[in-house]
Amino acid sequence: MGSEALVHVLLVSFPGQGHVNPLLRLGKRLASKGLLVTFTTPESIGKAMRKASNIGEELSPVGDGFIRFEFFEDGWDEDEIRRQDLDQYLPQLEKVGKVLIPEMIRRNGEQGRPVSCLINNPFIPWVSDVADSLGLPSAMLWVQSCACFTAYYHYYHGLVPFPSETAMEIDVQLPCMPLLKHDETPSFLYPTTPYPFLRRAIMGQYKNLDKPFCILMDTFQELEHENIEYMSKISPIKTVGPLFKNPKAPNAAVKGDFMKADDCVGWLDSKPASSVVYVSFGSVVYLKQDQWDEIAFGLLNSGVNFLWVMKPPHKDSGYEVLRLPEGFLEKAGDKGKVVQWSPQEQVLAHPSVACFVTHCGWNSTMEALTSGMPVVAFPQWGDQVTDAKYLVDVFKVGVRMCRGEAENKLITRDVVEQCLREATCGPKAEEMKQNAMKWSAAAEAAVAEGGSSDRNIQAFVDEVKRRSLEVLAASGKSAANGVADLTDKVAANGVAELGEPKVNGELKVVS
Ligand SMILES: O=c1ccn([C@@H]2O[C@H](COP(=O)(O)OP(=O)(O)O)[C@@H](O)[C@H]2O)c(=O)[nH]1
Ligand SMILES: O=C(O)c1ccc(O[C@@H]2O[C@H](CO)[C@@H](O)[C@H](O)[C@H]2O)cc1
Repeated sequence: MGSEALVHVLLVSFPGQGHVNPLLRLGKRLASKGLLVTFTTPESIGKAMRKASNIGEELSPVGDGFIRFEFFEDGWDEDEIRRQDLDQYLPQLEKVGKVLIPEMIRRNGEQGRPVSCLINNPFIPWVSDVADSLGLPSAMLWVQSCACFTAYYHYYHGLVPFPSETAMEIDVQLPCMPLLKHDETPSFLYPTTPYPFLRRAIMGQYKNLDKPFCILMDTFQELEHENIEYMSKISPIKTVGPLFKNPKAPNAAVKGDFMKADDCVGWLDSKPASSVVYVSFGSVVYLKQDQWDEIAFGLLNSGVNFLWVMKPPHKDSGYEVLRLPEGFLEKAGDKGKVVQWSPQEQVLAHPSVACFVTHCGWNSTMEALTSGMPVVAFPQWGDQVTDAKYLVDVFKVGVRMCRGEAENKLITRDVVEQCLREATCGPKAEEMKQNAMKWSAAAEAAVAEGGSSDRNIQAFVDEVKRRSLEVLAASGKSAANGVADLTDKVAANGVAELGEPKVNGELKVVS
């Protein structure tokens, strides 16, 4: 086991599942390279995470480093419905976060864990301001594709025309990208988007884009090559994906699920190879009842086995609680399983699964590509419509079932059935599977030792370590002072055994 400096980074996450997952995965990757990582997000989500997985108070060893959790109160009562309204919740998070995150950093310093760098994900750009005010470096993890990053960047700076009130249906040409039809550009940018608060949340990140010294991205060089090359000249981008593949230190026990996953792996085990269609629309998309019914009948009529995620909406979200058609489960019998939340990583890696009907959130997109899983694209809004375009026309691993919520079109059971057939049998299905397997191999290579993402992570870790010495020097402490306390505490509670600190402040980790 080598010796590493236990440099401490604080990861601050927006409390959404699609944001927590990639940031936590980044945390595990950084820890595996020998950093001490603290992950924080509001306590309302901390509570859900603790209930769903084994997250405790202690340090968890990950590769050569450690990860730990600390949550902060967002200042609202447990059942405050304003959390469902980002226009109200984001300013509240900023108000309390600007006080509580510096306090957390101070406390950690007093406890022998001086923080050397802050990393946030989108929607909470004020984290860079906190870092600035404390003289700490900050980085941002972009949790969508480089293509979407490019689109938002060009929109923010007014560099190319986007659909507007006077020209709603124009195509958009962005550098190093295929021509996007109006409804293939991230839909928060449409003048008619019902989610202007999400546009504001994303644009807020662009307003602060010059503050982080590095923009980490959950994508990989080989996947969006030209685009990444182009944007790297404009922004300090480092691709580090796919983050959910961590070859060196998976530590599956450290998970960020907000809901305990239902057991469905035994059921998948009982099914023949490549016979199951997995259907999930992520954590925030909710379809309407009539669309749900059409999908249900399409699944039944196609005769495929299926695993379908039907997550209950938050009680204050305003979404209707969906029902399955009368007699649906009886008709499906053992061919179908409906769950509230799935262990998606395991499902996508399962040999019984043939394809993934997905809303094309970026995490689901990366997880599918990396698992060699063909998709049926059912995007609704935001980056999903752009991801669907890429999955189908660029990566060539998908058939399109829908163009997005803005089209306001009911996708009938016949279309559902036809798409499922196309994606599961015949030459198109074979071709998509082959392409998906190629992306999977490229993804594996990117995160393997010496691969493009691995090199970028290593370079980032080296830079954080270098900057940490500057930070400590500026605060008049030596690195050894900073970590000595931690050594005692960890050894005392027996979570991990650490050796004596060396004079240069490095710790030998014995695991
Ligand atoms: O039943 C489910 C559905 C989703 N996910 C995970 O939730 C995340 C969803 O992120 P994504 O970007 O795909 O969509 P969002 O939920 O943000 O719209 C992904 O990591 C999925 O693996 C899961 O574990 N189980
Ligand atoms: O909790 C919310 O209000 C919330 C969570 C997640 C949202 O966007 C999702 O984020 C993913 C990563 O940016 C993205 O790929 C996915 O398509 C989105 O659904 C929005 C709001």
